[in-house]
Amino acid sequence: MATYPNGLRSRLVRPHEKPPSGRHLLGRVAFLDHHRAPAVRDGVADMGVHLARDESALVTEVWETDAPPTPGMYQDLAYAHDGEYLFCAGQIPEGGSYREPVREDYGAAFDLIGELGYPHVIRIWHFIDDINGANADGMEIYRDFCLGRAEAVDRRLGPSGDMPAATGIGSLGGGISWYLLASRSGRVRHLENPLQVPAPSYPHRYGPRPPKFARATSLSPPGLDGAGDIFVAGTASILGHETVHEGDVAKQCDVTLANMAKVLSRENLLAHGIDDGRTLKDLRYVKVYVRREEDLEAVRTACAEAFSDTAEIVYFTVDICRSDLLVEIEGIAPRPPA
Ligand SMILES: C=C(O[C@@H]1C=C(C(=O)O)C=C[C@H]1O)C(=O)O
Repeated sequence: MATYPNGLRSRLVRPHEKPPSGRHLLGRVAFLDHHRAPAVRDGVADMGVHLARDESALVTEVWETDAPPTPGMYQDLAYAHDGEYLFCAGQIPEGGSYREPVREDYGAAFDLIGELGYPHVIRIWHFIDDINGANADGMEIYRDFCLGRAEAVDRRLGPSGDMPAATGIGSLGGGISWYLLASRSGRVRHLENPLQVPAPSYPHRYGPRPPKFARATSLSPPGLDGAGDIFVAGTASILGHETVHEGDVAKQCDVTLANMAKVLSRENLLAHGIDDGRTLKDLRYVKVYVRREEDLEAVRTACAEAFSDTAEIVYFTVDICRSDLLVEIEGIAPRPPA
């Protein structure tokens, strides 16, 4: 059996930096000024997402692992797997309605997960063009997306099926780009935030079907049952199920950071049966999404204060799933070194 001394690790690589070496590349997502279809490129499962307005936001996220991965295509999905971890990326072209294509893509991903044997989904990201715009039937595109996702999850996992930490955020073009990570035998636990209603229980006023995701997911690699890597979902200024501090980016930032701190807190981890506690200073690979360009500086200042000097932080100017949200943040709190 393969050993996983370092496990699954991500890195954010800037254009001028050398790509990492020494470990195996499971997957690569480039945040670009155009989109690039999922494909196996130079032996690596790869996708480009149109998220960068200018050079400063050009960054490539790479997922590294311990064992040599096998890449491939499954229908239009690019994937790679190494015996313990699976990376899979898909892109749904721009269209008048996303409900059905989302259901189909999710269905294909569930099939792939089943066929290859990686049943524990760890994390999913979705980048949705014109997320607050209307589809051909006048429904908000984010709600249209949520409908397709909920139907796919119902079909495969049943109505109470557990979904992992996710991000559902705007993009600058290219329909919907999405990617996921899954594990074969690691221990995956999904966490909620006592300050927020679980997203799958949001009331109907936010759309016909609620978003299906957890506030965070903890992954303990095989053989290490204790504290895992904690993947914090895209988090915003929502208390209960309501957006708070409409129009005030500084206050929205404070609530967002407080929500993230709460999810990671010892009290919350213990409530989920995990004997551990983390803080915002433990977060790495932080992605910050800011709706309005003019708010970037204020958000940067708040994040520089909240996060560690050694955290890698990238900023994108994109729309957010509710039109009254101005900022959203996600990150990963890796398990402490053994
Ligand atoms: C900000 C929120 O939701 C956003 C949408 C998500 C989705 O639909 O997958 C996941 C996390 C966030 O990116 C929220 O509801 O708190």
